[in-house]
Amino acid sequence: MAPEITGRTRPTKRKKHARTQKRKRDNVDVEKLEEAVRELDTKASYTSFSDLPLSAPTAEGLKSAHFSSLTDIQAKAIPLALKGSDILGAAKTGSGKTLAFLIPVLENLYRAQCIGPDAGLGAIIISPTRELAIQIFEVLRKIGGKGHLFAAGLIIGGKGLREERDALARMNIVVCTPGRILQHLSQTSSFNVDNLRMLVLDEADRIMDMGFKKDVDAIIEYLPPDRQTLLFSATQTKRVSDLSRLALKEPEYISVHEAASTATPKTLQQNYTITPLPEKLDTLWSFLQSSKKSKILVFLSSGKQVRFVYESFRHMQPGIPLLHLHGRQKQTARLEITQKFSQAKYSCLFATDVVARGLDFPAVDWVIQVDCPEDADTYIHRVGRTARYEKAGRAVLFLDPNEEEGMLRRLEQKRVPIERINVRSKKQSSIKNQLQSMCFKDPSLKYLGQKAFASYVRSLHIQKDKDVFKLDGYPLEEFAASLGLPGAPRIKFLKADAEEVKRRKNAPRAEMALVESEDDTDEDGEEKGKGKNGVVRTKYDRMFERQNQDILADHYAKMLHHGDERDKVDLNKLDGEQVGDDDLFDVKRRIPAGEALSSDDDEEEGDATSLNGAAAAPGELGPKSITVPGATMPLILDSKRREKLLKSKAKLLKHVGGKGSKLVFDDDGNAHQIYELEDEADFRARGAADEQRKRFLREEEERVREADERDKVVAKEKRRDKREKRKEREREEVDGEVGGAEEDEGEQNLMANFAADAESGDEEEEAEPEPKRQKKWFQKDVKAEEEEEREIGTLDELEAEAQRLLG
Ligand SMILES: Nc1ncnc2c1ncn2[C@@H]1O[C@H](COP(=O)(O)OP(=O)(O)OP(=O)(O)O)[C@@H](O)[C@H]1O
Repeated sequence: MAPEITGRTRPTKRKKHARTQKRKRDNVDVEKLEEAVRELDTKASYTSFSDLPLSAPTAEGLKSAHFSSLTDIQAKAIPLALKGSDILGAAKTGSGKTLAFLIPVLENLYRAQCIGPDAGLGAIIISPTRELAIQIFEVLRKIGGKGHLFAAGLIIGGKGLREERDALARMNIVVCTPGRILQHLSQTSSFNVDNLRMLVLDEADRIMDMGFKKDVDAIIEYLPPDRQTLLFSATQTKRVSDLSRLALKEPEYISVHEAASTATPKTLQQNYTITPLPEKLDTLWSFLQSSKKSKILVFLSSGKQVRFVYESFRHMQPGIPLLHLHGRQKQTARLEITQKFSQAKYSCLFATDVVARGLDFPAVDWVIQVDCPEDADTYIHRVGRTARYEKAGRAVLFLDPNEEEGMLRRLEQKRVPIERINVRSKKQSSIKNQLQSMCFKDPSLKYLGQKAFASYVRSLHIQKDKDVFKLDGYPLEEFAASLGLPGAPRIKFLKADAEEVKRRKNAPRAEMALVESEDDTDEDGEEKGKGKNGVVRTKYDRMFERQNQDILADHYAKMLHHGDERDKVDLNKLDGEQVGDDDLFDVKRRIPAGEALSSDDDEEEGDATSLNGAAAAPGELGPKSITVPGATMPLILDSKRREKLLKSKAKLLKHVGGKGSKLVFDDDGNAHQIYELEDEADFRARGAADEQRKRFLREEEERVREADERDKVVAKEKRRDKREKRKEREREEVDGEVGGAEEDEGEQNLMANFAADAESGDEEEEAEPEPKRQKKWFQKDVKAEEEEEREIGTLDELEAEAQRLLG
């Protein structure tokens, strides 16, 4: 086989001739093989590869890779697969499932002579992650690379579409991720899958899961129904829905560990320790301190957690090389890290579930699960990164007391043997103070901590297994403090339906396989503002995702630096609102009093100043400041909302620092306080106090009498107007009745009633409320009417009237 990723040089004439000769030999071989496969007894127990009817190139490849004896899954699956059966294969982690499907792929295509560019695509092998696809491709190359003439390739994104498209046209075997192969199936018209014979899904349960559901269903639509399908996973089930979705034909279910007492390798020692959430990092740090000569894989729930733990631990120099891996890293970085960890003797890799499945890191001593896995299947895959193929390994799960009962129940249901261990208190050290001081000194670390906190809490929120993850039960304030944060950032939870929760739950892992969309968009310049699942990301999100894997981008660091300085200024010089720790993205622009140019008293037209206090050119865009009379500091107009707010006099009073005072203006327009104390000398000059009082009363009586007469005249005029209007109305009604239509009768009667009502209440003030008038209409209270008709004129009359009523 001549596997290739992309772009293969055209074979020379000599090579072509050699190939033709080889094919002739192979034809003879193929006939013999076909017969041997037909006679193969699938019930027999085979122990060695040499027991199986395999082609010479495959046998040679296996030999050179030092594979001689069959593992259980290989012994059961390969004979059936050679005979063309569809297979659902389940076997523990590290038990050799990769060869269990790769050998049948090579052999079945070989016997069908599906070889060379003209033969077309014979097999598609789908993996949920790029790393796993690469690993599968490497194994394929190892066993088939020397003797076979197949053209094989990797289609996982990260390369230009056109480059992959050209290579695809010549391929016989493709190892791919779901998103990328679907992209080719739907966009590459020359991509012909009519000759496809085999479809393989590694980590099939994962690929059939919600995160890939749509892609897989769409891929199946493109493929010919007459094909062989092989599904493998350590947690494979015979879910009927999967069988029908993939149109499997009488599939053979091979589960080599179903009868076993445990679902995990026997050579794996599994423990859990009760570690309250706020102590997790202390325990992890203490563990690393006591295991420096080990290869350790640490699982955390999100990329943000990974970044924070990696960055903070790195600064504390733990004495063991640290690495970190998550789905948001660039492909090249991810590959480099995977290789480094594979080759390392002692190292600690902080990772998300991106490496939970399938990856075959050699000689991992410990798998530490700092964050509880979402379910027992994920647990099984995570711990399966150690104790592979009969080697020993250890796994420790950190459980918050809140998670203990639920998670242990789930593990028991899946036949996972796990025992409790306690952390030796002597060995346990606290890094809380160190983290706090690091976060205090380094805003970028604090920012990462806040993001890590938020992503962890959100991940708890969207966990579907509420028996295990009860958000209310976690001590979140203490957890924030344990990350070195001065307080727990506020988290917004988006409402999500069950499907959405599932999709998000799957997102971190789905991202791995679909990450080409992210990388491609970088290269092709498409959809730059969008992340996976169409979520819009800000410039700063992107900065963190791409440029700040290790050290923050300059621009962002500057922003943080400035933000920090502003905080200091605020605290030192302003007594206004402070920027709280929750104000993660809230950059408030303020300047200290005295630095801004003050304007004239006109509060609406403050001089334009730049942030550092220098005057801005006319028309220049920038924040304006205004100085409010009496205010302790100039106020910055840096947004329309703020400007509007500041222009409100009532609001401004807040800044002036006192309450408003009411003034009255005299005829000359001079302002006076409402209560002004007169000068005593002036008062005495006007005569004796008693005299003045009497004079004042007389003047006031006169004033009231005049006002009273004016009011009386106005009231009479109103009554006359009213009477005239009523008569006018009555005249109209009479006219209407004479020539009126019958259908208006009711209405006219009603109107007449109201007219009568109006008449009876004639002497009342026009503004008298109607119900009262109506009441009178029915009550016919004559005495009251008479009383009301009595006209009350002057103040004296009013007083006399009051006396009469009282007495
Ligand atoms: N027949 C064999 N003889 C010796 N070693 C083998 C054999 N088959 C597989 N191995 C080795 O066992 C290890 C695990 O194999 P593989 O990665 O295929 O496991 P797996 O069952 O796919 O695990 P996982 O479920 O984690 O994906 C590999 O290092 C592989 O080289």
